[in-house]
Amino acid sequence: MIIVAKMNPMTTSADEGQFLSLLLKLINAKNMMEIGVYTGYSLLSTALALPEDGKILALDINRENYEIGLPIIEKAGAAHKIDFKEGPALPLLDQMVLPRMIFDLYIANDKTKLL
Ligand SMILES: C[S@@+](CC[C@H](N)C(=O)[O-])C[C@H]1O[C@@H](n2cnc3c(N)ncnc32)[C@H](O)[C@@H]1O
Repeated sequence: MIIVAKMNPMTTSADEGQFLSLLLKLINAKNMMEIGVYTGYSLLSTALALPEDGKILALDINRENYEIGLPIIEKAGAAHKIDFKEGPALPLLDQMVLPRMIFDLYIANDKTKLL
């Protein structure tokens, strides 16, 4: 029997998640920002790759989708690394103070639409 898993086109694929995780470990990343969280697949992949005191600033215009994946993130013990902010990325970033703006890695899914 052949099982075909249909991928949600909105989410990061499993191999991309693994690649992000590897990249973060290679650069010893500690602080990152993700714009466009959706249900949090790439957020979870990256949160698990950061050290215990790592931090992710996660921005999305839709908190409801983030909350769908949040129980999984909590179960994985990674929720304490995530600072989720709801709203359009650029106005949110405009309100933030400079020291918070230094990141080891920044992920945006579609720069032209998100920013
Ligand atoms: C392709 S999905 C992200 C997929 C996610 N990284 C994953 O791995 O599942 C794009 C996300 O960007 C969010 N988005 C769209 N415009 C935005 C904006 N201006 N600021 C922040 N988030 C935005 C959408 O709500 C959506 O959740």
